[in-house]
Amino acid sequence: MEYFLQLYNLALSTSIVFVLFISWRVAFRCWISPARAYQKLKRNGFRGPSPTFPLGNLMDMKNAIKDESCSVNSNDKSSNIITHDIHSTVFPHFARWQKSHGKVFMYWLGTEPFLYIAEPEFLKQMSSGVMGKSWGKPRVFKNDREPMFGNGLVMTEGDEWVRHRHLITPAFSPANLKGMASLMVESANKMLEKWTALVNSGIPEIDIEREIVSTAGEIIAKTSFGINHEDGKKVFEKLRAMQVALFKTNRFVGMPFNQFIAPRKSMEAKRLGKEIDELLMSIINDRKAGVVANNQKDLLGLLLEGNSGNGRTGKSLTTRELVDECKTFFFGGHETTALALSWTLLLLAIHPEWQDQLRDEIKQVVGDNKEIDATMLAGLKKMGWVMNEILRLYSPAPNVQRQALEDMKVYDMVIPKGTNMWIDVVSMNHDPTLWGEDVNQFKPERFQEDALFGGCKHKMGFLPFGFGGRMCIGRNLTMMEYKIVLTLILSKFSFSISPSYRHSPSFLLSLRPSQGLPLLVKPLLEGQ
Ligand code: HEM
Repeated sequence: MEYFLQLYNLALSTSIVFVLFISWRVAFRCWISPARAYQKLKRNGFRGPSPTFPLGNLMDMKNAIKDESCSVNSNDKSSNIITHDIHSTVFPHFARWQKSHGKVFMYWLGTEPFLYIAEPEFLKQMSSGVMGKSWGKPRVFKNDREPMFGNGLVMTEGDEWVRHRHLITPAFSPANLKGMASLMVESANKMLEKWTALVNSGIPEIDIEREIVSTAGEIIAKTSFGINHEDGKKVFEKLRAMQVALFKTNRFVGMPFNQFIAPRKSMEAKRLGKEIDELLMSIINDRKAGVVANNQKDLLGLLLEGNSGNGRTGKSLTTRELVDECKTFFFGGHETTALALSWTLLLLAIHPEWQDQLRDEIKQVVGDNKEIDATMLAGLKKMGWVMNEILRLYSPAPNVQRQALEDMKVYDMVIPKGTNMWIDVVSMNHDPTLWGEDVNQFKPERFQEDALFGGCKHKMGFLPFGFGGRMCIGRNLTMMEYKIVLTLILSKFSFSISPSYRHSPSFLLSLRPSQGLPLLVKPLLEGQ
């Protein structure tokens, strides 16, 4: 009896110690540590909306978004005015906070401090002299993004990032990308045949965003790892399913222990991630072993070629790393490009005069050629202005994120190591002090004289592809795909806006038309 009593007491005291330990950990993680960091940032001169831990400013953000969507919905019933002045719709919380705290301030995503920046000069001061390898990516997003990107280029940091970037960069050279044009033409033509069939069967209204996202997904899968092989097709389908699963789990980022909030979806994403990894592994191993010839000019083929002959860094990517890069290209590359194209078609539907101008340019530069080569793409100048103007007004990547891997000094303030940064691209792209009073008008010609910055008063004010050493590696691929797909579309169809279109740009990882993008599509007559 005595023995059992002792055992009971021991179990009880162990449980009490365990509960106390867990409570301490929770209290430390949710309140003590963030409160200390908050005080430190305050001492360093950073101000912003007051947080309450453990949620930080999440509730304020949620409420601002809710208020905004209510006001959009009530306006929606009476009218559907399309305004390009979208900052307060896309980031209502930041627009509100800017009014009281300016263009640089601190806010809290749960227990994680974020430095908000919409001021190009501050960004310039902050980043001057900082090497690509000294920037991290916010750790708080890593858990959610791991199934998508693994340890691919988007996620790596420090010397590992340098190694990956060196090994991958050559695959994206214009000379290597040339071979991918035919893959893009093939997928775009398949989409256009479907549109022709739809229009011929009496359905002139097409959800452009859905169509283009699907085509761009096919293009990026073909250009990344090939989908002619059965396993490639399966990877493509599973990657898309994973995207849906992840999309539903991404809402509680920053809140401690958020991984336990939507466990079913997280588990599903993890399961799909494992299956995708296995399929990609087998594709890579088959190519390495020569079971399937590695003569495909896709990015994986180019990376494998680079791996065998590379002497530049003395290192190569492992099979595991190649798997992660294939996933990274897929997730980093298809929605962004698809959204740039989708927003373009909306703006061209509103501005038929620009449809005509681009068609004239296509006739002059491409003519009746079936193949579109690099020289023709470079000759499509006006199309380049239109692309830049879309990336400005509706940037598919509406923010750039970073994390300070070491203390950083800006003016007389120190940004402590570990601080996350949220650079608000939408705000800078719609700032009249940078672009002038016509900032919210669609004017592609602003890029005529200044093809890179469109006359923006500050060179860090236009960052559609990010900045510094970590700038988007896929931008040449995107430009090529954008021009090829748009050329083919404009050569076959004209567009006008559908009465059912509701203008609702929203931040859903990228900047999307949250209620779809229905347009009325009309085949061009011979000679048009
Ligand atoms: C309109 C299309 C695109 C936009 C707007 C875009 C935008 C961006 C932005 C803003 C960044 C972050 C840069 C930074 O932190 O400074 C980035 C990085 C990256 N993008 Fe893109 N991107 C596009 C297309 C693509 C494509 C087609 C691919 C690949 C096939 C791609 C792959 C990547 C990768 C791997 C990174 C990480 C680079 C690094 O950290 O070194 N992107 N992109």
